[in-house]
Amino acid sequence: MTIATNQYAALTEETAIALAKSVYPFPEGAELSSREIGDGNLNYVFRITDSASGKGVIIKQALPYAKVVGESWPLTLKRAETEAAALLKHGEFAPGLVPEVYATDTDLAVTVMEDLSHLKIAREGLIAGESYPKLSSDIGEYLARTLFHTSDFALHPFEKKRLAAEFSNPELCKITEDLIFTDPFFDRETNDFEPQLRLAVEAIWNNAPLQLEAAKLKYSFLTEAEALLHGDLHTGSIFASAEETKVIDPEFAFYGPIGFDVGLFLANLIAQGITRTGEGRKVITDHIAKTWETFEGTFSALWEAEGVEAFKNTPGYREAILEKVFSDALGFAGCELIRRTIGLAHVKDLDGIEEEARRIELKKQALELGETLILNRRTIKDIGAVVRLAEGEAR
Ligand SMILES: Nc1ncnc2c1ncn2[C@@H]1O[C@H](COP(=O)(O)OP(=O)(O)O)[C@@H](O)[C@H]1O
Ligand SMILES: CSC[C@H]1O[C@H](OP(=O)(O)O)[C@H](O)[C@@H]1O
Repeated sequence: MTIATNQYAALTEETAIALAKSVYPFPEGAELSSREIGDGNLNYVFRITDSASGKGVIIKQALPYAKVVGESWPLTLKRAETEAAALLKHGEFAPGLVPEVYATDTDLAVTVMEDLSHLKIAREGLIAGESYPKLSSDIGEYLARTLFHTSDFALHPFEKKRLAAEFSNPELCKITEDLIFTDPFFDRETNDFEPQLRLAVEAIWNNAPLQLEAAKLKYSFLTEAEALLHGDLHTGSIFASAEETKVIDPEFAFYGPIGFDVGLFLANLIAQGITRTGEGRKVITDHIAKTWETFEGTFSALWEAEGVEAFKNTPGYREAILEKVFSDALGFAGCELIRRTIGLAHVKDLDGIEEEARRIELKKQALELGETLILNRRTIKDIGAVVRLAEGEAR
């Protein structure tokens, strides 16, 4: 459904109620309450609830700037349209793993969607020690289904290029190019780290082989239009419970290298694993292994059953593609670990550790792991070797 408006105005808790009523079949006379609950870096999120049933909808609205910085950082409103279109496109291939979209409006830059408040943001739940047994198999499925079905392995080349044009997302990509692939590798104002990390950070800025590999990874992100990515698949973009997993917030969606989505999710698991010991860490390393194994298995099955590429039965071709995705994913994971430790946008997993000496020590481990993944991504042969790194064998 499309809402008929023609002018942008920032919603308030009151106007969000009026909008919700106009697009969602609340019962006659329902008493609706409204609250802005957004805790992300960029947008407003309103939860509109029918107090009688406790049921409601979510209205996400883009602001003409990045919320975390303010009006001095203007940002396209088109990101709301991109997010809604990506939720719908990915929902075609991974039904049940993304929220339902009820309505959109390009002028207002809003998406009205399913309220997932019965679930918890996976990052918060994992920090609290909750276990999500389905998390990695669901995300492995989500990755394989969305990435395979939007790639040249599944689509006619005209349709693939039409989608790549539709999902051109230069402003949001520029944020990633700067914040993940550039700024953390140089002495830039956006970087943010404790003084105790300065030596380790300067070692990154002066590490010529690492800089070269980061440059190659950035180039891959800039140029390789392999599939429609989520574009920001961290554990804060995933709602979870013991039974369900839903991926939200694909406003960074664009045609990019398949390994980017895989790598970001793995990096955020690794960041959580670093904070744990013993059995707790093993739960996370099991998720790391299961994510890749499910991705690889599902992608391969889809290739066999639904692949359209003329070379699909050429011996070794599928394996070569998956090897590329794997090494790309490790490199991107390394960049994500480094930027989440010293860049502009951190993760609560590490920043939330109150004891200073421990926090600094774990952040140094995150930086070391990031460097190892970037530098050794082509010689790390399988996910078992990644698990051993995340288990701390080499630390
Ligand atoms: N569909 C939803 N159901 C319930 N809460 C949601 C939903 N979408 C977002 N939220 C809440 O809003 C927060 C910010 O949403 P997110 O899409 O990550 O915004 P941003 O783009 O600003 O990062 C989430 O962490 C979650 O608490
Ligand atoms: C100024 S944007 C920083 C950072 O925020 C985005 O994440 P989210 O919208 O989920 O909070 C994205 O990771 C950007 O790199």
